[in-house]
Formats: sequence, structure tokens, C-alpha cells
Amino acid sequence: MACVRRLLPLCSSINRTSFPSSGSGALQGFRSYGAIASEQTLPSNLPEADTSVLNDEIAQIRREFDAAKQSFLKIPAALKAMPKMNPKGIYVNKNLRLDNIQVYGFDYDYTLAHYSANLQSLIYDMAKEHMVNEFRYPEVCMEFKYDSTFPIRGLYYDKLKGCLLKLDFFGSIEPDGCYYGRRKLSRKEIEEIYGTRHIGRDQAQGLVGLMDFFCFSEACLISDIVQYFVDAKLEFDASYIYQDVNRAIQHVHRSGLVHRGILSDPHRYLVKNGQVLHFLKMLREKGKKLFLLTNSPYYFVDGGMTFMLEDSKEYRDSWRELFDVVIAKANKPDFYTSEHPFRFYDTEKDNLAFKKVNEFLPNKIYYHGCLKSFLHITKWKGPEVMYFGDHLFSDLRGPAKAGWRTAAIIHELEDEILIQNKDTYRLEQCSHMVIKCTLPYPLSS
Ligand SMILES: Nc1nc2c(ncn2[C@@H]2O[C@H](COP(=O)(O)O)[C@@H](O)[C@H]2O)c(=O)[nH]1
Ligand SMILES: [Mg+2]
Repeated sequence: MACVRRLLPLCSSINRTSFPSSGSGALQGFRSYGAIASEQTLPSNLPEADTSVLNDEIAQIRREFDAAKQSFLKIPAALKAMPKMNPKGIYVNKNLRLDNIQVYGFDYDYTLAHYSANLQSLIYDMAKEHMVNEFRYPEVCMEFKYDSTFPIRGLYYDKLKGCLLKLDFFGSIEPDGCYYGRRKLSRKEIEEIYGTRHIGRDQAQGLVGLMDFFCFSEACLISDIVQYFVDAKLEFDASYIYQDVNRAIQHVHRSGLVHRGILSDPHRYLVKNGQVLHFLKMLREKGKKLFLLTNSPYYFVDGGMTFMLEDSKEYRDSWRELFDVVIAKANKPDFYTSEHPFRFYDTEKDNLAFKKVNEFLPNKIYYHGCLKSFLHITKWKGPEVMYFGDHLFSDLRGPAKAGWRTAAIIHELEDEILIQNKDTYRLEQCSHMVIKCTLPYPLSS
């Protein structure tokens, strides 16, 4: 053990070797291995037994370096033979027998219905107007414009410090993922503000998650307002900015402003996808049960579905026939844990009936409800249900608790896979793996 410890500094120098991203450049790394290994000399005053053990250890390490070197040389050819991932593919993290799935459930927004970036601009503008007109924010805010290149999903706003954060899997701030207003903070600034990059339990209490696509407008508006206060050198409390922006955003959704805005110009906001109808029809033809479970109000879903299927003679005016059960205003994720009763929604009269819901009738619409009643009425067993959705909590975590299988619609995956398919990316990843396998201790990153 002592010998190994004495040899560790030798290995540490490998850890410091930097790896260029181009194919030919990787060879520079090998040269530095050789140099490190051959430059090491043993102290002359060591006892003979120790010298022999050390020589064996060094010979062993040289053999491992050589093996690593050979692995490196084989990387470009091996990569060529390795298939690339399909950006339009479907990926699983658990084995799934589709013949066991008898029931397919769907979320609506950002699952069956897809929107252009114009939607985020619309929400941003509506919320901004509300803040100026109702909360008396300065008139100059009306000039703010939504920037589609700024937000990504899964950001956190720190209500105490006013920063927008991207945390990694372990809850540490990503080095490039901390913004104050619209300005990216350096590592030094992050450490000055947070002490360390890791967000502890106490600091996490001030964070609010901005989890879905609807939150893009919120993230951008919060940052633009913070930036306004910074530029104007005005004192402000970062939590009030969140409170005001969030209230404005809630108003835009709850009042139906955004829903009416979308339906007033569906070509501008909705993105048609012929594959959706094809998929739903295919499931029906195979005898599967289908249901729609959304937080949106019925008129909004009806308008959107009618627009998206306007080219289909069969379902243009009867999209409801595609589903065995349609539930709107479901209030997910509370739907999965609450005991709210279902209400029958009369589409003609636009009101809720008072009669108790004991069954789901075809072509009818139901509001609210809860998972417990849903399972009681349908008699569908957890593992035979698969639910598709885009929201981590409303569509994936909640249903998983009910034993449903879940399918996440992750739009970003297409771009991520394209990046991972790039030769430069694959080469760097392989080099990293070879080094990781060669070293006797784990790499920190
Ligand atoms: N009251 C709020 N409603 C919101 C918010 N963000 C989105 N929404 C609305 O939820 C549904 C999404 O429905 P689903 O089909 O994905 O279940 C849609 O109508 C949005 O307008 C919010 O922050 N507050
Ligand atoms: Mg959704």
C-alpha cells in the first residue's frame, strides 16, 4: 500500500494532462505520458527489496500506459464503427413490454399540442403589460422583448439573491449557469455570493423552480426586470420581483388570456404534426384504450385539437372519438393525491352538472377529479397504463406513484443527441473513458 501511495503523484500528473478535442491532437497526450514515466527516477538510498517492488510497480504502470496508448490510437477507427444515436428515436431507461400496455394516456399542452416560440413571447408580453398596467411597473418595461435564446428548462430563481441558476444533478451551480439579471456571473462572483458552488439545504429554501416550457417567459421576464433595476441603480428586493412576475403570469393563465390569444391565431402558435393522429389511430386500431388528462380548460383543447386535425376528414369535427375518456382542468399534480370528485362538463351550456360521476361515457367531457376515482371508475390497473407528458411533476412523478409507466416528451433531446453524435464530442468522451479506466482512483469531474 505504501508503494502505491508513493507512486500516486505520478498518476496525478496524468490527471492534469489536457486533452485536445481534435482527432490528431489526442496524440499529444500520449507524448506527455511517456515523458512522465521516463522522467521518474528512484532515490539511490532505498533498500534493495523496496527498489525491486517499486521497479515492478513502475513496469506495471508503464504497461498500463502502453495499453491506454493503444486504446487511444484505436479510438478514431472504433468510433467510426460505433452507431450514432437517432435524434428522433425513443429511448427507455427500464425494460418495457408494450404488449402489456393496454391503456395510453396523454397530457395535452407540449405533449399532443406543440407550440412555436411565439407562445412564450405572447405570455411574456401579456405578463409585462399586466405588470405595467396593474402593478405600476415603469412604462419603459413595455419595451422589453422576449429573448428565446435566454431560458432553458429546469432553472431556479433565487428569491433571496436575485440570481437565476442552473443546478447540476448534485445540486451545485453549473459554472456557466448563474445569471444576475441578464449578466452571466463568473466563478469568482458565484463563490463571493454563495461561498461555494454547492447549494445547501438552507440556501435551497430561497429557490423556486421554473420547470416547464410555460416558465420560459417567466424566467426571461424576471431576469429582464432584475436587469432593469440594476441598470437604473434602484434598490430592490429580489423576492418582490418573483412575486410580481409570478402573479402576472398566473393572471395570464387563469384568466384565459393566453388560451384566447392562441385560439385567435392558431397558425401563429400551434405547430401541426401529422404523426400524432397517425399514432393515436394506430393505438385504437390495435384495440388499446386511450385517455386525455390535461390541466387546460375544455374550450382551449377543443379549439386546438380541431385546428390540428382540420386536414383529417375523419376526425376534423370529432377528435373526442379518439379517446375513451377526456378529462380537462384536472389540476395535476394534485390530481394524483387529492380526493376531488369528477364533474360532468356540459359543453353546450358551458357548466358543470351536479349529478355524481360513476362512469365515463364516450364523447363526454369530465372536469377535475382525482386518481383514486379515476382508477375506481375505469378499473384500469397501474402497470397496464402508460402516460405521456412533458412536465416533470404533473406528468411524470405523479403518475409513476400510481404505478403507471410514463413516457417523457423531451424536446431538447433532439438537439442534445445531435451534439453527442458529433465526432469531436464522441472523441472527447472516449478519451475521458479511457483515462478513467486507466487511473487507479476516480476522476473528480
Ligand atoms: N395557473 C397556471 N396555469 C398554468 C401555468 N403554466 C401553465 N399553465 C396552464 O396549464 C395548462 C397546461 O396543461 P397540460 O395540458 O400540460 O396539463 C395550460 O392550460 C397552461 O395555460 C401557471 O404557472 N399557472
Ligand atoms: Mg403539458
